[in-house]
Amino acid sequence: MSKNSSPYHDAGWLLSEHLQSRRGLKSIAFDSQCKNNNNDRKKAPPDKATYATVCKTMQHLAIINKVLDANNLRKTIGLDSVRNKGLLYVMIYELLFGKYKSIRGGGKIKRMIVKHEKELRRVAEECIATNGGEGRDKDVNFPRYIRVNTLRANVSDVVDKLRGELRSAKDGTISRTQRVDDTNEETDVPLVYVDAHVPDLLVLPPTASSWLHHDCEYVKTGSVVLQDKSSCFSALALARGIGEGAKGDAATSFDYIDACSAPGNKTSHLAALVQSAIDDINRSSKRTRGRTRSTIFAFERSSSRFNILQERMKQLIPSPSEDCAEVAVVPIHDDFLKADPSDPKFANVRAIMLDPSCSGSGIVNSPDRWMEDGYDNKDAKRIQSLSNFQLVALKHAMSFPNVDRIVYSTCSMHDEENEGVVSKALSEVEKSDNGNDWEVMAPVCLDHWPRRGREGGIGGLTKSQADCLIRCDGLDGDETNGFFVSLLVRKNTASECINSRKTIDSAGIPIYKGQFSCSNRTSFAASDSDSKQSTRTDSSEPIQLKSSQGRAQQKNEKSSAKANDKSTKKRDKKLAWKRKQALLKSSRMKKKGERPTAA
Ligand SMILES: C[S@@+](CC[C@H](N)C(=O)[O-])C[C@H]1O[C@@H](n2cnc3c(N)ncnc32)[C@H](O)[C@@H]1O
Repeated sequence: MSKNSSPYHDAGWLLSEHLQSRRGLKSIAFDSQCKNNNNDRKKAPPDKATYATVCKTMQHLAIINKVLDANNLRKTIGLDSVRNKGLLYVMIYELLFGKYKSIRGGGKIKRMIVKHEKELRRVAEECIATNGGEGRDKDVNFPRYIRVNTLRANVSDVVDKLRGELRSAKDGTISRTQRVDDTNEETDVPLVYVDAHVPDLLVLPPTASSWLHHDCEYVKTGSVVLQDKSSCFSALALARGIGEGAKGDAATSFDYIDACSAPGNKTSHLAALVQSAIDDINRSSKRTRGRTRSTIFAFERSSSRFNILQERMKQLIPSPSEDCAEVAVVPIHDDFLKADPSDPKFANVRAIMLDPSCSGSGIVNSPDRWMEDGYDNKDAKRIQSLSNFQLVALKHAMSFPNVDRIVYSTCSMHDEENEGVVSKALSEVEKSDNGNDWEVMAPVCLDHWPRRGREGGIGGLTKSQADCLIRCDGLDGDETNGFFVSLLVRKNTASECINSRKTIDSAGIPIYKGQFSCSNRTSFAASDSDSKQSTRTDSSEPIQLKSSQGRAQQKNEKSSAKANDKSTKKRDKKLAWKRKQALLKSSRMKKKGERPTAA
């Protein structure tokens, strides 16, 4: 803890660092911790409360700036002279939007602010009112997703035990009943559901979060992984269907590369999916385990994160000698861009998962999510440099001669890091003369996911290309973090590339259909037939979206839910306002000759 008198000193420092460097808070905090371990850092790593305060302040930064700019308040209060902008913003957040609506401690900055407290509060109320409630409470409370690590446990066992433990959780934050609808009636509901889109993913109430983090044995032993739903889409889109068209050992003995792996959530998910595909084939051909072997080469450039990756893999993946495991993860501490595509080690690699560093602007309740509103030149530069790297990495993945399937994903909301990267990669490799011809394909396993990519935009993707891409938006009812997933396949092999949808085997556990949502506006809806049986529907037809009917039905269901839903209307109003602002901003930027940002 800092010796400085202000209780907000650390939060102010963290926010100032973030504002100056535009690096993510986690990476600033993480770096400072590493330096501390080497004894060459003067500051203790920020604690959770500090981190939370900074996140909250960042979420309110746009409205705080509006308040300060109204009536020239910034000048009247003399804020331009304050050098520690981070501390300043944190204090104003605490005063106007914090839990106690007051600033603790003392100091010159506090005195400057509270002298004009009345005026600040009045202007803040005005700004909130004219912004359709924007700024009042931006916290988004999702259900909690946990993925059963099927390499270590099975879903039914985990569900049985979880239900028991959740019910007896002592801290009172989880009760057998949950308030699950807008009328706030207590309704007796099971506390654990299976997800409608991702096999082996369980859905728990948001209140289970703290228990899962601190007390859940399954998390500690690696039987379950705390992983957001959207982040499960990458491995699912890559692995689902691979090898199903081939015969014999060739069907399951492909290798994979995870190009950017740490901390390893997606790597371990991919390993579990590959093992389950091998098990299916073993079962259907009545073979025993242990005959086939797939290797996942997991690259990680950062030393500190590589250590985490190694530890996680030990915890989550059984070693080859254990239980005749047929999937091995080989962590490689290196830059993926330096991996030689002609290295014989990678000759059997058929698929690459590329989930590179990104702005993280899709992570709801992370400050970066709110940066979309206040996107300035510094952000533009950072996003440009990230997207340059992402493009190079994607093209590098495309240059592996035997790879015919790549999933590129980010947790960013910016077109520059998503559709922009995909369209540039497609057109640049097409122009090259090395026969690398690729196209996007809609992952059939996600055909009942309604939100799709953005057409037009930077790379000018067509509607049918954009429809192949998956987007998630937690601020628009998806109950996940913002996420982007694309599946690219090599053209001449696209027809061989099986892309199947396996229905969710719910094993009698109810399917999640928005029961924990505070509004009815969720993207959970899968057709009822999805939940009834675990028959498999395979398809070798890429591109065409097959569920337009299902989606239309989903839309109808959503609109009828909307009609009864006050909070949805409020959110729609907010979103309409946001879109209008984005359009205005984009046209302003166009006039100035700058490149517009993601709308
Ligand atoms: C978004 S994170 C990956 C998260 C991971 N896929 C998961 O689900 O747990 C990106 C990771 O890629 C690593 N990275 C960035 N550039 C890299 C490169 N050129 N080669 C290998 N790893 C890289 C970063 O250090 C970071 O750990």
